[in-house]
Amino acid sequence: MRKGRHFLHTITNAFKKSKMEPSHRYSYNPTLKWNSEVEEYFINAYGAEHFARISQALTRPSCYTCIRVNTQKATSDAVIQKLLTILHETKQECTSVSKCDLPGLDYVVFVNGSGPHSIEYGYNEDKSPKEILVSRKCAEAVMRGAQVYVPGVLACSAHVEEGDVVAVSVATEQPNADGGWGIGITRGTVLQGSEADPYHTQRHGLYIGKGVSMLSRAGMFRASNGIAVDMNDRVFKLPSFNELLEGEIFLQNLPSIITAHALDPQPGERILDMCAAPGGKTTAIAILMKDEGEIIAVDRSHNKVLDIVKRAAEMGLRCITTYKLDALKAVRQQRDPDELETLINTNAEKGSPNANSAIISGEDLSDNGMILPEVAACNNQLNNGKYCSKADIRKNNRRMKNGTGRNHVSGGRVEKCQGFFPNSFDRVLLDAPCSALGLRPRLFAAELTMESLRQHAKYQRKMFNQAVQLVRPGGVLVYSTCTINPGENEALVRYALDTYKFLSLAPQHPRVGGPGLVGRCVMSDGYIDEWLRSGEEDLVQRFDPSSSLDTIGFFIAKFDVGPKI
Ligand SMILES: C[S@@+](CC[C@H](N)C(=O)[O-])C[C@H]1O[C@@H](n2cnc3c(N)ncnc32)[C@H](O)[C@@H]1O
Repeated sequence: MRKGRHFLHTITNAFKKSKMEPSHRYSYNPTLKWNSEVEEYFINAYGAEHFARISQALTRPSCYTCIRVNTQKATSDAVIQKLLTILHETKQECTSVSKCDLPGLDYVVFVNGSGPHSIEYGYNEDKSPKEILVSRKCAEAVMRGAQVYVPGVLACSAHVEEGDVVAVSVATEQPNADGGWGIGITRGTVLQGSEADPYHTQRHGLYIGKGVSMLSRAGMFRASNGIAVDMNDRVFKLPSFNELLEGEIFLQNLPSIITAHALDPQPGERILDMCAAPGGKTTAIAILMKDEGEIIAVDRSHNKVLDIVKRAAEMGLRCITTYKLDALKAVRQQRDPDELETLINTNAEKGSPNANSAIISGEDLSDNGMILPEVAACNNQLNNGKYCSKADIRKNNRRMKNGTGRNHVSGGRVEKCQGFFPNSFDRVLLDAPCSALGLRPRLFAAELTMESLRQHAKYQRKMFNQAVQLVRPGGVLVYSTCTINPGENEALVRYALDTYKFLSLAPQHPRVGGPGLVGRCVMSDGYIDEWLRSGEEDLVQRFDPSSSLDTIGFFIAKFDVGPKI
């Protein structure tokens, strides 16, 4: 059983014991299934033993809850007191609550849980307990502390009544007859008990706890929402604080918090968060900037942009401006100076000179071609005084200091923006969409093929090509992913350094993750993945889910941007 964050040795022992034990306690011991080519690639990258450890770690949640305190609204000490009260009142087990002891990170609080616990489900030679089978997504949420909700229930024993104690297990994909994968169970299937149930043996190692059924079997398949099972004995006991202390705390993985520090944002700067939703890193950056300056947070998904707006409002952060934008089209072409002058003169004649700085920075025009009335933040062109009055500059400086923030949302509608001119930002964060092969827990990975991993890498390079243009010379670009795939991590860094000679890897503070992978990989189809060169490995941070830090798998690279010649 694991407790806290420093228990690698204990985990290894628990793995050895995990089988159906003679006492009929079922231990949690799933095997993560991989596509064979992907598995071969990862074994090549990590070595077989290390990859096996990573693979096992991915099937488990981190054994602690990581909480970022919104220092604009609360202190860590006050939050710790409130958390202890909540834990006491809600009778949640936890082993300790403590502040992170890394320099500058004492606003991060860890609440330690424990697991995996082996549980007595009541199976014996002639008796099976009542059982509920849930979907993989549902089980992954339950392991992070959620209840079992009705839509997640796939199958159930006959005669389950409200109030019955039920064992909860998860259906994972198995090989099917046509060479693909399927769970082989249709919603509403009656589970037959250990002897008669053809799927029973597949569920060894896949029990995630037990609880009290809140509905009868019929009710469970009739209802469309609500709690199906109130979990009271879990394989992983992780404290849950969902929707508590709203605005004061934010549940966030440690590597994500470290990413905001690696960017090293300074009050008063102009920052672009290119793939920002739901706004975890955006709000972390805003707090590091003491809410002074401007963060432009964009995402291509309309609803997700609304999530950023909601989160920023909850946290009382005013320096965040949101837009819906496809990061692949984030760079706007420079305007012809004559065209620009004409536009500026037209605005002055129309009595809307404020629109000028927005025109200049490139974030002015919504889809209907209207010029937004507010002043946009400054960029190089604005600062060089060529196109704007001193009044504009003074006004802009005031705005940068006060961080008025604008969220282009009215009546649930999110404003689009047409991108930004090159060199518009002091710092850019590209927290790229990725294969997410670092997220935990994960119970199935075989849907990811080498082809799909390569598609992710291609997409990320295209985004990087945009990001690199938007940072001003002398600025900083941070690239991060939540995947263990070197093709999306070290190979991206290699591409970046080889393509843009004005980029160099920069040291990161704090340094918590391990080194990156050095070398290359030649695949059997001739595909070559080039990773880091010797000397570069300690300039990136790679978070290994099987390490004693017990984080998600994550990768951070920080680039200094030199003169672009
Ligand atoms: C890894 S998540 C970002 C998480 C976020 N940075 C945080 O810390 O909360 C990747 C995000 O990229 C967005 N995304 C994917 N493709 C995009 C594109 N072409 N342009 C902008 N955003 C995109 C997705 O909608 C998703 O919200």
